[in-house]
Amino acid sequence: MATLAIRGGRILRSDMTVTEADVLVDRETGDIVELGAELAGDEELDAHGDLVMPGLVNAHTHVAMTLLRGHADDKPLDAWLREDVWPVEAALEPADIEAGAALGILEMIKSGTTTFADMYFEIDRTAEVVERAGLRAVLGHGAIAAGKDDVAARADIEESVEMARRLDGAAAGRISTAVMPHSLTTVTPELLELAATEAHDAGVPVHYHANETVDEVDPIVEEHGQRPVEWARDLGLCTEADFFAHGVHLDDREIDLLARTGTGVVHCPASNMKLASGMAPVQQLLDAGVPVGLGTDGAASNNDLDLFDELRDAAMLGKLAAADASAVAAPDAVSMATAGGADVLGLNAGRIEAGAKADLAVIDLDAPHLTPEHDVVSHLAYAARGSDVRHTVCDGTVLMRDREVLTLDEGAVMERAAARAAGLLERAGV
Ligand SMILES: CSC[C@H]1O[C@@H](n2cnc3c(O)ncnc32)[C@H](O)[C@@H]1O
Ligand SMILES: [Zn+2]
Repeated sequence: MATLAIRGGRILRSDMTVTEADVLVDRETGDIVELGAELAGDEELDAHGDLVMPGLVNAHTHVAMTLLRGHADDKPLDAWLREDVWPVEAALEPADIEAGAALGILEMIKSGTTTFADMYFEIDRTAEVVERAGLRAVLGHGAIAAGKDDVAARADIEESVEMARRLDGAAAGRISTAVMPHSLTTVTPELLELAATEAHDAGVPVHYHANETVDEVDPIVEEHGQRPVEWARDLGLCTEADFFAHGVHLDDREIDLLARTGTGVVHCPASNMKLASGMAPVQQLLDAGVPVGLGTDGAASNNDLDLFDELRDAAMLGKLAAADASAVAAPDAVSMATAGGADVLGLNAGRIEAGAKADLAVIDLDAPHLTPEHDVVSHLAYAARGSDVRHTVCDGTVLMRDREVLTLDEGAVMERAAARAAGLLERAGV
């Protein structure tokens, strides 16, 4: 067994207690083997003075949208998509996806994210970058019927199914997949049903956007006489494996249904604030026992992929939404960003314990904004930043050591992404 030992630090356990311990990892299986004192490994990472925490889980993004960062700000969802985003996405080329994904993945490694779930186009190109960069990912081709005839819309869903079947288990198991119809309003009911049947037949989840804005909820209620989550359940989209992004506008019955089915919700607080979509009832979801993870959404509605921002936003916005300062307390926010996200994605990660995946972020606590240290969990939720991450480990492999990313050439990735972004906007004529 080839091993990696992370030595001299304190570890954050899933009950949010912090203890001194080294972490021994099997680099071949990518699993945590043992926690304890004075553990030696073939390779070692120094963590003296640091906190070793589970790698963060970005459970909903569109990673190649980094190319659109700052292109379209200050609009609500529908106008933003139709006027600014979709016209540019129509000009995307596979090389753009590769460049944008590399940029986003670089940003995530640097800020301690070890897993992301991605819905986008040309997913093969994203998968290639994931393979190279060493992260864990749940990937899916985003299928959308809006603007397409029936034949093209069906072909898009079929492409999503084909990709999910083909890529599941790629990158030595670091890639898993989902069938990803875009949303409950941009894909027809027949095709949503097909997506669910085919996904479950293939043994993968369905992932989609739901209950994001009032403008998206109202037409479903008017047309079908049901709330969107009830409608989704009847179409087969609410099994325990399935998960959707946003869940901003949910009523009590929908929350109860999600708790009973075990369907996951990915809370995207920054995107929901920026597009003025609303405040998700996160404390209510947690109280009901709904699995909740955190997501950045794409970089055009955030505008970064630093999950520490989401942690803080989730804790802050959760209090406003509940009109209760005790809502979405620091430990709950940290749990959502780690074990919660991993559970939503069906992964044995997000926890530092023997047998779990060795996906870890080592946080350098020696910084003015993290001093004094009354409560390290409070710091993670309210004060830490992505730039406090010193080492990132995924699947037992060190991806960043002492803030140097080992699997990607940082300068080259940034240069290429900037060039592709400029070319993309030029081709799109904006
Ligand atoms: C079909 S691939 C994914 C598709 O989703 C778009 N998108 C980005 N952010 C959001 C959001 O918050 N709600 C709905 N759709 C979103 C993205 O631009 C792609 O077109
Ligand atoms: Zn999204």
